[in-house]
Amino acid sequence: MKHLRHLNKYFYKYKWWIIPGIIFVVISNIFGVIPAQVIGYAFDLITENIQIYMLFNGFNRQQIIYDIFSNSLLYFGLLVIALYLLRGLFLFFMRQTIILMSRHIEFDMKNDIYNHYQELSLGFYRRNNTGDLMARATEDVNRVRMYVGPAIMYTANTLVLSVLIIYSMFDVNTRLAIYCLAPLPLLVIIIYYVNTVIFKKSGKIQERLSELSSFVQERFSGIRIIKSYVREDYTRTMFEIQSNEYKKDSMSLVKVSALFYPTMLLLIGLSTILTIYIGGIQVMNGSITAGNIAEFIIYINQLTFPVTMLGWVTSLIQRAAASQKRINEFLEISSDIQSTNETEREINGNIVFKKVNFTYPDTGIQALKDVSFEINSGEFVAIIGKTGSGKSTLANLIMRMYDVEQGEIDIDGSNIKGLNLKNYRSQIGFVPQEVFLFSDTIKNNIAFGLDQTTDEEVHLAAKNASVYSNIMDFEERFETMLGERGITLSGGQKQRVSIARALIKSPKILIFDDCLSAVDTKTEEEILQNLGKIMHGKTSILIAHRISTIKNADKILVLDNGSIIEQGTHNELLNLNGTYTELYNNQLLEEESRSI
Ligand SMILES: Nc1ncnc2c1ncn2[C@@H]1O[C@H](COP(=O)(O)OP(=O)(O)OP(=O)(O)O)[C@@H](O)[C@H]1O
Repeated sequence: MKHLRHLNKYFYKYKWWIIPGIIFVVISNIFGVIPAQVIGYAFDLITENIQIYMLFNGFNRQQIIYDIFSNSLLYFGLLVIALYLLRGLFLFFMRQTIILMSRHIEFDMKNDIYNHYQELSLGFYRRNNTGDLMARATEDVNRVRMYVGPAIMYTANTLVLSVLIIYSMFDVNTRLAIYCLAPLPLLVIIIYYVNTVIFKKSGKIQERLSELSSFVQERFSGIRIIKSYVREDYTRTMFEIQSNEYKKDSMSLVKVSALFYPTMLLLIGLSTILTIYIGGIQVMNGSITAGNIAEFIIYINQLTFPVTMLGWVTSLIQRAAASQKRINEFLEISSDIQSTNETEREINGNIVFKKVNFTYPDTGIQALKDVSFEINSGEFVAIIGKTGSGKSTLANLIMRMYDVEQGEIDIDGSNIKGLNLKNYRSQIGFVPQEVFLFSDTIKNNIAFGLDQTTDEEVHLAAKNASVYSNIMDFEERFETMLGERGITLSGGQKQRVSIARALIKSPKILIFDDCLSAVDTKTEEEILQNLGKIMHGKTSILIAHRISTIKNADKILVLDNGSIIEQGTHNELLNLNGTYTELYNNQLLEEESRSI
């Protein structure tokens, strides 16, 4: 329950919704209890008037008595209708305040969680899977909403109604009230017990359902593999097994729920029988009237609903507490990367690594060892090395996706940790190794990094990334939708759209992480030429595997197993006759053998 304390700030924010809401609960219940008294009164009136009517049998006055009697009955009928209408009106106000407040809180919570997620570092996203992140921001928030809305509303309703009814019952007759209420504690215990069972079973069903949907989602994403390996039958059997588990759990829940209502009706029936029996005796004794019995029967029936709700509300609160605990776990995590400086400034693009060591915290893999180098502003620097040698890690550290473990990275002479991170990153253009495009138009994908762009800027970026003519070949050109709802670009086209997205920013530092691998050599040359023009005077870092791509670089860093083993220009490195030369010769040999 302590986890739900986190919600107090929202209750405070929406206090002018919840306070009137509770007042409406009280008023609506008052209008709900009064009709029972009116009906009881009307009942007594009927019995008395029938007797009087009989007394005047054969007299002219009998008709007058009949008229008075029927008019007063009509009056009571109208009064009951008016009272119920008023109750309805206040119930409407109650829902309009409390349930509406819960929707506002849900909205605020989703925004808070989303904003917090965005602040967290890449390390956090490595440790937690996307499904879990999504579940906490949607399903868990929804469960908490059920607490801040319906659970609170029904708890208030149950409390107020029970107090009013029990008070009214004792006010009429203590003995009858005790007999009438006697089966209720048993009812509460049974409902509580059954609800706990239902709660556990539905939790299990929920888990099964999410397993089933992850299974289906994954299999349909990988449908190409399933078809090419002809594993359709096997996959169907797997699906059937999981589906069957879900069915079994659902059926066991149905059994429990099926028992629930008959038991409840049995106990309510018992209360009614006791009321009529004990009440009948009391009427004969003359201590109560027949109208009181009618009043009591209405009270019992009115209590049924709130008592049933009691169990449901308890399980809602339990669920909400569990969900809020999960939400809090993530909200309490603060980003490993902190940026306290608010000053914005333009960078020149001078990058210095001083004895940088870096180990990925989640895997413990040491990706960089004692790395030192300097990139002057405006330089075109290439990084080459075997797979897993630490090239992408280096790019990640330049963007401060992670903080170094030992050593220091300086940008324009000051430690990267002291920079305003958002302002710094906004001046970097990054093209990742694994291209990611949003399910949106090509235009919006290219313009992604900027708040405002013109069509000319988008077209120019596409031209510089050598993807313009491809885009113009599509029927809807730059308005072409990508992703699940649109067309699928080829690997090379995707890479170039991703390059255009970085170029449109006119970044001060441009980082290409092996993003020319799916482009043919001619297009690659074209892109590099454009890059030379755009990035003139700005820093460019190019991670590549092909020496042909990088031989014109001002500086080449050769990485091996997390360390820089050679650095210099193409010619300087060839003169060293080391790893770079070996790589160069191998690639020359490969090209020659391909051309034969
Ligand atoms: N996010 C990560 N979390 C944990 N370990 C990682 C992560 N990214 C990379 N590694 C590990 O760090 C090492 C260096 O990886 P990195 O991606 O920097 O290599 P790379 O030179 O870019 O390789 P490639 O050329 O194949 O892209 C590898 O051993 C890799 O397994």
